[in-house]
Amino acid sequence: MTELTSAPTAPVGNAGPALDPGLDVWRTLPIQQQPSWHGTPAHDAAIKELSKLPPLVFAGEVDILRERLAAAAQGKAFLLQGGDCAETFADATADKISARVKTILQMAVVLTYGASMPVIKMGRMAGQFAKPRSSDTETRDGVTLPAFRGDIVNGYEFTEESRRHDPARLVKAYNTAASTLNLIRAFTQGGFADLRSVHNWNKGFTENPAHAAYESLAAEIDRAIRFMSACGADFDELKRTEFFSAHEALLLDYERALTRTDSRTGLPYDTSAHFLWIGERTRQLDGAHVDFLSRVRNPIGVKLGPNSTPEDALALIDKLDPNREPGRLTFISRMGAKNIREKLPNLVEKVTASGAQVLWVTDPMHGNTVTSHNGYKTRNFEDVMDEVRGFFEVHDALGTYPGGLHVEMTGDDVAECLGGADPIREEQFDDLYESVCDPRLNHRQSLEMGFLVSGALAKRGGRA
Ligand SMILES: O=C[C@H](O)[C@H](O)COP(=O)(O)O
Ligand SMILES: C=C(OP(=O)(O)O)C(=O)O
Ligand SMILES: [Mn+2]
Repeated sequence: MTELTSAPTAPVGNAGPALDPGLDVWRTLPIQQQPSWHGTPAHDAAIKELSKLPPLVFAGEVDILRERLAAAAQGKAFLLQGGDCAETFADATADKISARVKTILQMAVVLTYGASMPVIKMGRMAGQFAKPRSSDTETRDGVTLPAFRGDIVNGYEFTEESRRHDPARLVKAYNTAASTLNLIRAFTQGGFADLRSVHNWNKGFTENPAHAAYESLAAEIDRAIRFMSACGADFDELKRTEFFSAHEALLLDYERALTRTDSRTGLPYDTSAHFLWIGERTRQLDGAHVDFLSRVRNPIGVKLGPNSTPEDALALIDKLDPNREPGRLTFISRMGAKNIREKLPNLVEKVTASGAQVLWVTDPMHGNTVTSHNGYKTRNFEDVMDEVRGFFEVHDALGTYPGGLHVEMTGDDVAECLGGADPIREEQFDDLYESVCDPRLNHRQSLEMGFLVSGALAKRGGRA
C-alpha cells in the first residue's frame, strides 16, 4: 500500500519472540461496547484462526506512517482521513472501493496545492467494520432486536437471525479487509494515482456550474502542473502514492489476535491496520481500549468530544505517548460546530503547555449529527464546514497547527448529508440514502470540502 521508500521491511510473523504478556492486561479491565460472544466455541475458533493468519500490514509501513505523522505534528504535512462510517462486506466491491480511493486522491491533490505540503492519505478503509452504539437495541414497529454493531459483529437486516452476534464474522472481516487492501495497494501503486489523471477528474468536478467558484483554483493547479512539466518533472514518479489504512480499534479480541512481534525490533505491532483510533465512547483512562493500544507501536488516535477536559487529554498523553514522540498520538476532536470555538482552545492550550507534540485533527462529522424531518440521521454541510472553520480559527489564534481532517465520505452519488453547492435535499433520502450507520459526504460534497479546506490552508500559508 505504501511505497516502501526506506530500507526493506522485515516481515511481522508468528515466528518472532513471544509477545509481551502486558498485551493481555486489557482482559482484566472494564471494557465497553463489546459483542456478547465470548467464551463460545465459535468465538474461540475464530480467534485461533485469526491469530494464525498473515498480518495485513507490515511493521515497516507502520513506521513510515509514524514518521509522516511526526512531520504533520510539526506543521510540515497535513493528514486526510476519509471513508465510510461503517464499511460493509457487500460493498467491498471494485467499483465502490475505487470510487472512494479516487475521491480521497482528488481531495488530497487540492489540499496538497493549498497547503504546499505533503498530504498523508489514509482511508477509514480495509477494517472499519465495528461500530459502538448509543443503545444495545433497536425497536421498529414494536419489535426490539440487538442494535447493528457493524458487519464484523452482526448483520444490518432487521431480523433476529441477522442481528445475532456471530463470531464467524471476525474471519470474514479479516478476509474482506485483505481483499480491500489488496485493491487499494494495486490502485495506488499501479498507475491509478497518476497526478495528471487525478487533476483531470477534478477539472470534471469544477465544470459543473454549481462548482464554478472552484474553477480558478483548478486552473491554478493546472498551470502548476504545466510548469512542472515544462521544467522536466518526472511524472512517472507521481504515478504512485502512499496510502494508509485505519479503523476504530473497537473489538479488542480481533485487534489482539492480529498483534504480532516485529522480527526487526521485537516490538508488538497491531497488524490489522497502519493507524488505529480509540473512539469517544471507549477512551476511558482505566479502560481496556486505552490500555491495549498503549502497548502497540502503531500510531494511535483518540477522539475527543465536547466533554473532554484538559486533564483527560493530559492523562491520555501520559498513558499513550509517555515518551512524547511526535507522530505517536493524534487527537481527533469532534466537538460540534456550536462547541468547537469554546471547547477546543483550552485543550490545545494545556496540551501545548505540557510540551507534548500531538497531531491535532478535526472530525467535523460526529458532533453535528441531527435527525431529518423524514427520520434519517443526517448532517448539514454548512455545520460540517463551520466546525472546520472553527478548527482553523482556534489554531490560528493559539499559533498551533491544524494538522488534518477526518471525514465520513464516499465516492458514490448518495444523499445522506444535506446541502453543499449542488445541494442534497431531504426528499432524496428515500432513494439515495445507503449508509448503514452515520451519514457520509457524497462524492461532490467531499470534493467541495477539499476545495474549501485547500483555500483555508492557502490563506494560512499567506498565499491567498
Ligand atoms: O459512528 C459512530 C457511532 O457508531 C454512531 O455515531 C453511533 O450512533 P447511534 O447513536 O446511532 O448508535
Ligand atoms: C464512532 C465514531 O466516532 P466517535 O467515536 O467520535 O463517536 C466514528 O468515527 O464512526
Ligand atoms: Mn460514524
